[in-house]
Amino acid sequence: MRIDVVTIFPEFFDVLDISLLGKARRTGILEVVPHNLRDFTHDRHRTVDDTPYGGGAGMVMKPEPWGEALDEVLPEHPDARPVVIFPSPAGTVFTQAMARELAGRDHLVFGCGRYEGIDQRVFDHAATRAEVRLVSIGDYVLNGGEVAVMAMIEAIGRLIPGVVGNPESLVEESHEDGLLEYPSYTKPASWRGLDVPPVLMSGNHKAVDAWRREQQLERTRRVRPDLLPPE
Ligand SMILES: COc1cccc(COC(=O)c2cn[nH]c2)c1
Repeated sequence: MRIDVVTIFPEFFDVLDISLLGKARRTGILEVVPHNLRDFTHDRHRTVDDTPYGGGAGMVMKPEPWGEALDEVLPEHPDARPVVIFPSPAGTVFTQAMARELAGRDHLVFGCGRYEGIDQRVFDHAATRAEVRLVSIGDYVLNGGEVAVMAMIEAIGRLIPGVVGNPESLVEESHEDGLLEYPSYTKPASWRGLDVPPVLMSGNHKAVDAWRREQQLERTRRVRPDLLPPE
Protein backbone atom coordinates (compact mmCIF):
# COMPACT_ATOMS: atom_id res chain seq x y z
CA MET A 1 0.00 0.00 0.00
CA ARG A 2 1.13 3.53 -0.77
CA ILE A 3 0.14 6.36 1.56
CA ASP A 4 0.74 10.00 0.55
CA VAL A 5 0.47 12.61 3.29
CA VAL A 6 0.21 16.35 2.56
CA THR A 7 1.30 18.42 5.58
CA ILE A 8 3.24 21.53 6.60
CA PHE A 9 5.19 19.31 9.02
CA PRO A 10 6.52 16.40 6.87
CA GLU A 11 9.21 15.61 9.46
CA PHE A 12 6.37 14.68 11.80
CA PHE A 13 6.12 11.34 10.00
CA ASP A 14 9.80 10.39 10.41
CA VAL A 15 8.76 8.64 13.63
CA LEU A 16 7.05 5.94 11.55
CA ASP A 17 10.53 4.63 10.69
CA ILE A 18 11.05 3.73 14.36
CA SER A 19 7.87 1.81 15.06
CA LEU A 20 6.63 -1.51 13.73
CA LEU A 21 5.66 0.31 10.59
CA GLY A 22 9.36 0.97 9.95
CA LYS A 23 9.90 -2.71 9.09
CA ALA A 24 6.83 -2.69 6.84
CA ARG A 25 8.23 0.36 5.06
CA ARG A 26 11.69 -1.23 4.65
CA THR A 27 10.19 -4.44 3.30
CA GLY A 28 8.05 -2.46 0.89
CA ILE A 29 4.71 -3.67 2.25
CA LEU A 30 3.83 -0.11 3.17
CA GLU A 31 5.15 3.12 1.64
CA VAL A 32 4.41 6.38 3.47
CA VAL A 33 5.41 9.49 1.49
CA PRO A 34 5.06 12.91 3.22
CA HIS A 35 4.72 16.00 0.98
CA ASN A 36 5.42 19.49 2.31
CA LEU A 37 2.49 21.74 1.43
CA ARG A 38 4.86 24.72 1.35
CA ASP A 39 6.65 23.16 -1.63
CA PHE A 40 3.50 24.03 -3.59
CA THR A 41 3.60 27.76 -2.77
CA HIS A 42 5.28 30.36 -4.99
CA ASP A 43 5.76 33.40 -2.78
CA ARG A 44 8.88 34.30 -0.84
CA HIS A 45 7.22 33.48 2.50
CA ARG A 46 5.78 30.17 1.25
CA THR A 47 2.35 31.27 2.52
CA VAL A 48 -0.27 28.56 3.11
CA ASP A 49 -2.93 30.51 5.03
CA ASP A 50 -4.90 33.73 4.91
CA THR A 51 -7.72 35.54 6.75
CA PRO A 52 -11.24 34.07 6.52
CA TYR A 53 -13.88 35.61 4.25
CA GLY A 54 -16.78 36.68 6.45
CA GLY A 55 -14.36 37.63 9.21
CA GLY A 56 -13.72 35.80 12.46
CA ALA A 57 -10.65 34.83 14.37
CA GLY A 58 -7.88 32.60 13.07
CA MET A 59 -6.64 31.79 9.60
CA VAL A 60 -7.81 29.46 6.83
CA MET A 61 -5.55 27.33 4.62
CA LYS A 62 -5.44 28.74 1.07
CA PRO A 63 -6.81 26.56 -1.76
CA GLU A 64 -4.01 27.07 -4.33
CA PRO A 65 -1.20 25.16 -2.56
CA TRP A 66 -3.62 22.34 -1.73
CA GLY A 67 -4.79 22.16 -5.34
CA GLU A 68 -1.23 21.83 -6.61
CA ALA A 69 -0.26 19.34 -3.90
CA LEU A 70 -3.24 17.12 -4.70
CA ASP A 71 -2.43 17.45 -8.43
CA GLU A 72 0.89 15.88 -7.54
CA VAL A 73 -0.38 12.97 -5.46
CA LEU A 74 -3.63 12.12 -7.23
CA PRO A 75 -3.15 10.04 -10.37
CA GLU A 76 -4.23 11.68 -13.64
CA HIS A 77 -6.50 8.87 -14.81
CA PRO A 78 -6.92 6.52 -11.85
CA ASP A 79 -8.27 3.08 -12.55
CA ALA A 80 -9.79 3.24 -9.05
CA ARG A 81 -10.78 6.55 -7.46
CA PRO A 82 -8.29 7.10 -4.64
CA VAL A 83 -9.50 8.04 -1.17
CA VAL A 84 -8.40 11.42 0.21
CA ILE A 85 -8.87 11.64 3.95
CA PHE A 86 -8.81 14.92 5.88
CA PRO A 87 -8.85 14.61 9.67
CA SER A 88 -11.42 17.00 11.05
CA PRO A 89 -13.47 17.45 14.21
CA ALA A 90 -16.40 17.72 11.79
CA GLY A 91 -15.74 14.30 10.28
CA THR A 92 -17.21 10.81 10.38
CA VAL A 93 -15.85 8.93 13.38
CA PHE A 94 -12.90 6.65 12.55
CA THR A 95 -13.62 3.07 13.61
CA GLN A 96 -11.96 -0.34 13.43
CA ALA A 97 -14.38 -1.18 10.63
CA MET A 98 -13.15 1.86 8.66
CA ALA A 99 -9.55 0.84 9.38
CA ARG A 100 -10.28 -2.63 8.01
CA GLU A 101 -11.95 -1.18 4.92
CA LEU A 102 -9.07 1.22 4.22
CA ALA A 103 -6.45 -1.51 4.82
CA GLY A 104 -7.78 -3.23 1.72
CA ARG A 105 -6.93 -0.32 -0.58
CA ASP A 106 -3.77 0.16 -2.66
CA HIS A 107 -3.48 3.92 -2.31
CA LEU A 108 -4.54 6.37 0.40
CA VAL A 109 -3.99 10.13 0.53
CA PHE A 110 -4.16 12.07 3.79
CA GLY A 111 -4.41 15.86 4.00
CA CYS A 112 -3.42 17.49 7.29
CA GLY A 113 -5.34 20.66 8.06
CA ARG A 114 -4.05 23.33 10.42
CA TYR A 115 -5.26 26.69 11.68
CA GLU A 116 -9.07 27.02 11.54
CA GLY A 117 -9.30 24.63 8.63
CA ILE A 118 -8.94 24.33 4.89
CA ASP A 119 -10.84 26.38 2.25
CA GLN A 120 -13.98 24.33 1.47
CA ARG A 121 -13.25 24.48 -2.27
CA VAL A 122 -10.26 22.18 -1.72
CA PHE A 123 -12.65 19.40 -0.67
CA ASP A 124 -15.15 20.28 -3.42
CA HIS A 125 -12.53 20.24 -6.18
CA ALA A 126 -10.84 17.08 -4.89
CA ALA A 127 -14.22 15.34 -4.96
CA THR A 128 -14.23 15.69 -8.78
CA ARG A 129 -11.35 13.20 -9.00
CA ALA A 130 -11.25 11.27 -5.74
CA GLU A 131 -13.39 10.06 -2.88
CA VAL A 132 -13.03 12.76 -0.20
CA ARG A 133 -13.66 11.90 3.47
CA LEU A 134 -13.56 14.14 6.53
CA VAL A 135 -12.70 11.77 9.38
CA SER A 136 -12.69 12.45 13.13
CA ILE A 137 -10.65 10.43 15.62
CA GLY A 138 -12.67 11.82 18.51
CA ASP A 139 -14.70 14.70 19.85
CA TYR A 140 -11.91 17.10 20.69
CA VAL A 141 -9.88 19.62 18.70
CA LEU A 142 -6.22 19.20 17.80
CA ASN A 143 -3.99 21.93 16.36
CA GLY A 144 -3.65 19.99 13.15
CA GLY A 145 -4.33 16.73 11.40
CA GLU A 146 -0.87 15.16 11.76
CA VAL A 147 -1.53 13.34 15.07
CA ALA A 148 -4.85 12.05 13.72
CA VAL A 149 -3.17 10.81 10.52
CA MET A 150 -0.50 9.01 12.58
CA ALA A 151 -3.23 7.27 14.56
CA MET A 152 -5.07 6.23 11.41
CA ILE A 153 -1.89 5.06 9.64
CA GLU A 154 -1.07 2.89 12.66
CA ALA A 155 -4.60 1.47 12.92
CA ILE A 156 -4.71 0.75 9.17
CA GLY A 157 -1.09 -0.32 8.71
CA ARG A 158 -1.21 -3.00 11.41
CA LEU A 159 -4.07 -4.70 9.57
CA ILE A 160 -2.07 -5.08 6.34
CA PRO A 161 -0.87 -8.70 5.99
CA GLY A 162 2.82 -8.99 6.87
CA VAL A 163 2.99 -5.81 8.94
CA VAL A 164 2.17 -7.43 12.29
CA GLY A 165 4.21 -10.58 13.07
CA ASN A 166 1.41 -12.79 14.28
CA PRO A 167 -1.89 -12.20 12.39
CA GLU A 168 -3.64 -14.22 15.14
CA SER A 169 -2.96 -11.32 17.51
CA LEU A 170 -5.17 -9.11 15.37
CA VAL A 171 -8.27 -11.18 15.92
CA GLU A 172 -9.05 -11.08 19.66
CA GLU A 173 -8.91 -7.36 20.17
CA SER A 174 -11.18 -4.62 21.35
CA HIS A 175 -13.59 -3.61 18.61
CA GLU A 176 -12.60 -6.47 16.31
CA ASP A 177 -15.71 -8.43 17.31
CA GLY A 178 -17.55 -5.27 18.24
CA LEU A 179 -17.00 -5.69 21.99
CA LEU A 180 -14.26 -4.44 24.30
CA GLU A 181 -11.54 -6.98 25.02
CA TYR A 182 -11.39 -9.15 28.14
CA PRO A 183 -8.77 -8.50 30.87
CA SER A 184 -5.39 -10.18 30.34
CA TYR A 185 -3.00 -11.82 32.82
CA THR A 186 0.48 -13.32 32.72
CA LYS A 187 2.98 -14.74 35.27
CA PRO A 188 3.32 -14.63 38.24
CA ALA A 189 0.11 -16.41 39.36
CA SER A 190 0.02 -14.21 42.47
CA TRP A 191 1.37 -10.66 42.63
CA ARG A 192 1.08 -8.23 45.58
CA GLY A 193 -1.72 -10.37 46.98
CA LEU A 194 -3.62 -10.32 43.67
CA ASP A 195 -4.30 -13.70 42.05
CA VAL A 196 -5.00 -14.63 38.44
CA PRO A 197 -8.64 -15.81 38.02
CA PRO A 198 -8.49 -19.60 38.59
CA VAL A 199 -10.48 -20.39 35.43
CA LEU A 200 -7.50 -19.19 33.37
CA MET A 201 -5.29 -21.80 35.07
CA SER A 202 -7.84 -24.60 34.64
CA GLY A 203 -6.77 -25.78 31.20
CA ASN A 204 -10.47 -25.96 30.36
CA HIS A 205 -10.53 -24.00 27.09
CA LYS A 206 -14.30 -24.02 26.86
CA ALA A 207 -14.57 -22.50 30.34
CA VAL A 208 -11.82 -19.97 29.52
CA ASP A 209 -13.62 -18.89 26.32
CA ALA A 210 -16.92 -18.57 28.19
CA TRP A 211 -15.31 -16.53 30.99
CA ARG A 212 -13.59 -14.23 28.45
CA ARG A 213 -16.83 -13.68 26.52
CA GLU A 214 -18.67 -12.82 29.74
CA GLN A 215 -15.88 -10.41 30.69
CA GLN A 216 -16.17 -8.75 27.26
CA LEU A 217 -19.92 -8.31 27.64
CA GLU A 218 -19.67 -7.07 31.25
CA ARG A 219 -16.92 -4.59 30.39
CA THR A 220 -18.75 -3.36 27.28
CA ARG A 221 -22.02 -2.97 29.24
CA ARG A 222 -20.17 -0.92 31.87
CA VAL A 223 -17.84 1.20 29.70
CA ARG A 224 -19.37 1.33 26.21
CA PRO A 225 -23.06 0.33 26.23
CA ASP A 226 -23.32 2.04 22.82
CA LEU A 227 -21.29 -0.83 21.33
CA LEU A 228 -23.63 -3.57 22.58
CA PRO A 229 -25.40 -5.46 19.81
CA PRO A 230 -29.19 -4.79 19.69
CA GLU A 231 -31.08 -7.23 21.99
C1 LIG B 1 -9.48 20.19 8.55
O1 LIG B 1 -9.11 21.28 9.33
C2 LIG B 1 -8.61 21.08 10.60
C3 LIG B 1 -8.48 22.19 11.42
C4 LIG B 1 -7.96 22.06 12.70
C5 LIG B 1 -7.55 20.83 13.16
C6 LIG B 1 -7.68 19.73 12.36
C7 LIG B 1 -7.19 18.42 12.87
O2 LIG B 1 -8.21 17.50 13.16
C8 LIG B 1 -8.70 17.48 14.45
O3 LIG B 1 -8.52 18.41 15.20
C9 LIG B 1 -9.46 16.29 14.85
C10 LIG B 1 -9.63 15.17 14.09
N1 LIG B 1 -10.38 14.32 14.82
N2 LIG B 1 -10.68 14.88 16.01
C11 LIG B 1 -10.11 16.10 16.04
C12 LIG B 1 -8.21 19.84 11.06
